[in-house]
Amino acid sequence: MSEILLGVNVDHIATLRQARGTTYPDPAHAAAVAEHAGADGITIHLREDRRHIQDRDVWVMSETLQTRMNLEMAVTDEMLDIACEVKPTFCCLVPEKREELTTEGGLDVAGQLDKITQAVARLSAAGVETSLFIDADKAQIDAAVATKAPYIEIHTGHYADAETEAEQQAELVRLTDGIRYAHQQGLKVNAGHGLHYFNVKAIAAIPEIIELNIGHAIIARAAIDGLEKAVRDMKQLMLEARR
Ligand SMILES: CC(=O)[C@@H](O)[C@H](O)COP(=O)(O)O
Ligand SMILES: NCC(=O)COP(=O)(O)O
Repeated sequence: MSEILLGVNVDHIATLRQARGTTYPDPAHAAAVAEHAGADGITIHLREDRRHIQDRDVWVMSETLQTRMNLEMAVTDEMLDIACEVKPTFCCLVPEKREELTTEGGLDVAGQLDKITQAVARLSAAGVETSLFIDADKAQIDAAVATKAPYIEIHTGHYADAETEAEQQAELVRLTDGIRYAHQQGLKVNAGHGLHYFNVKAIAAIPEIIELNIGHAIIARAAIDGLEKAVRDMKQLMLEARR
């Protein structure tokens, strides 16, 4: 079975920094440690409200990353301008609401097809590969195909937030079916949101998934075990799931 890749999201290193307005901890430093520990890529979410990752972090990491940057952002002119200037390897278009604690669902591609298609074309012209952060929903997957985005990232938040074993199992079936369908349509499929050390293996075992983007759980574990071990342990679980 194919290898699965780990994208480490360092947003919440920046959350710790912003809590006191200090210059530390630096997400760029954390990214270097994560890469040294085996991360295949680094994900950062430049939110419109700059609650954690700052523009400076994006520019610094565009120079310092040894793997590759996956820049998450809302579909706005401001963010598209930044992405076309920074030219990350990947750009993942995500929904954003100012009042949300974290991303609450997938991007509604079907409901704004022209806008997303134009964004994908603009990013592609700048040499950036676009991923669309969507729910495992056939209509959204079909819409993603229509935009000509090469990648999607399937939102695993409902699976992660499931309150019962039965609900989580039903979500896993929905994700598995959606990911298989998307792969059959020619999309390259990543996944992420809310994954942690006790729920990741079932998702990592889905053979069509190329990469998992994981942040909060790794950074939380790093507070106890250190970032290098937190990254290594997560990668190990993912590789075990593929054996
Ligand atoms: C899109 C997604 O699921 C996350 O990568 C996103 O970064 C969550 O937002 P916060 O990092 O602000 O929690
Ligand atoms: N796109 C998902 C991501 O980058 C990390 O999400 P989380 O693990 O912080 O929930």
